[in-house]
Amino acid sequence: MPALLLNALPLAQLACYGFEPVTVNRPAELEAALAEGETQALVVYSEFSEHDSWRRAAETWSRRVPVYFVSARRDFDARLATVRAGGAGLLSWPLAAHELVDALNHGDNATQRDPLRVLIVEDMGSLAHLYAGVLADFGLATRIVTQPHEVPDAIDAFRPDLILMDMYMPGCDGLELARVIRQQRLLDGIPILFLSVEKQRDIQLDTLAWGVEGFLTKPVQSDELVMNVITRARRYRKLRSYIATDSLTGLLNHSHLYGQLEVELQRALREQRPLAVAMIDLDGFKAVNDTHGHQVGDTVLVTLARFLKERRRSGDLIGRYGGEEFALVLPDTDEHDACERLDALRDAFSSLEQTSGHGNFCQTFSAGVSSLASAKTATELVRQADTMLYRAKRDGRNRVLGWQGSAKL
Ligand SMILES: Nc1nc2c(ncn2[C@@H]2O[C@H](COP(=O)(O)OP(=O)(O)OP(=O)(O)O)[C@@H](O)[C@H]2O)c(=O)[nH]1
Repeated sequence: MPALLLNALPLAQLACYGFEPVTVNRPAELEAALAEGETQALVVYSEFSEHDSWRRAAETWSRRVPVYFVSARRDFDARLATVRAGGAGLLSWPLAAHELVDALNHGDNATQRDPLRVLIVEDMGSLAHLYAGVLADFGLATRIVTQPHEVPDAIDAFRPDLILMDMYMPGCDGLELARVIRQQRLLDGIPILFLSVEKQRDIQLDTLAWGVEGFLTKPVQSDELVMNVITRARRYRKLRSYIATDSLTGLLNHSHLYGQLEVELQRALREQRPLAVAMIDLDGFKAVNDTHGHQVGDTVLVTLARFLKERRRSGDLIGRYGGEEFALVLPDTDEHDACERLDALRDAFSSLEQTSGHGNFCQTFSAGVSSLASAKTATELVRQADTMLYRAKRDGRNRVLGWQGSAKL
């Protein structure tokens, strides 16, 4: 993970979130430090005084790298100074590491690692490819759909940040299709931009009233297309991540994990592929909080989240299901393989040393696993995995039990 450059902030905890913090003590050292490698962000403590050399240095560097200011000041002038210096954000002092991690995970850095995705719905293939080419030049990922009825599956598979849609298509017009998309609760907020030759004001207003984000009148200029798409897609991704993820761990929160499980389940049933669900719960976690303090407890939660993320296979979903309970959705995996994977994770995690001022310690977890072989609904999958988790706890903790084949492990 690329480095963060900090001016003497006590941020050793950042390392456990997967960042490589580098401390720079004087603005004059910045140039050399930035030249050393790919820097993800600059984190600068400032009081925003006239003579603050860090503030002036940040103004220079904000064109090259996102700059996050940290300050005890929260007044309007400090916020304005942040904007004028080109800052990506203003964080409060004392700085909580997870707040910074949140900002970094939701900021423009995130879109560099994971390009914005645009679903193009246009019955004229040549036009669709033209739009896709323009957007690809600006680093966006696109998928083209020419038939309206293919849109729901394409959304499930591609998870777009914006839908660019022709207003008039044979068989189903854009407004009808937009309303079909909006029927799904999780897609209620996705920006839909219409492409149309329609110039009639009353038709455009009617369309906007149905929650369509906006209109681009054909023929669309490239810069107009790119600007409209990028700003909206970026904003939606940011808002969605605030809503869909848990702020401490950055994992999917309960309701979004459950929503995604429903999507994966339907896909697995349709394609007759296996799917497994695992529920994980830290063992004796109350004692960790009681002995080492809540902050160490939080760090253990973040460490487990990071540990799971690092070992995630493509398509896996990871969520924080409750306080110290996590859930994994493993597509294309049957119960036996899921148990083996979970057991390997359990074993590796249990040997990690957790640091604490009251003496380092090792932390274990227990897990329960279920699969489509024994359950056909999301509720049933979760219930069976939870039952096995409960049994794993009862049998002594630090173990993985599957609904069908727990005896094998
Ligand atoms: N630090 C921290 N603790 C949390 C958080 N959410 C829940 N907890 C704690 O997790 C602990 C869970 O305790 P219990 O349900 O008794 O379970 P346990 O001690 O892990 O015991 P077993 O699950 O039976 O192994 C409680 O003390 C909660 O306060 C959190 O976000 N941070």
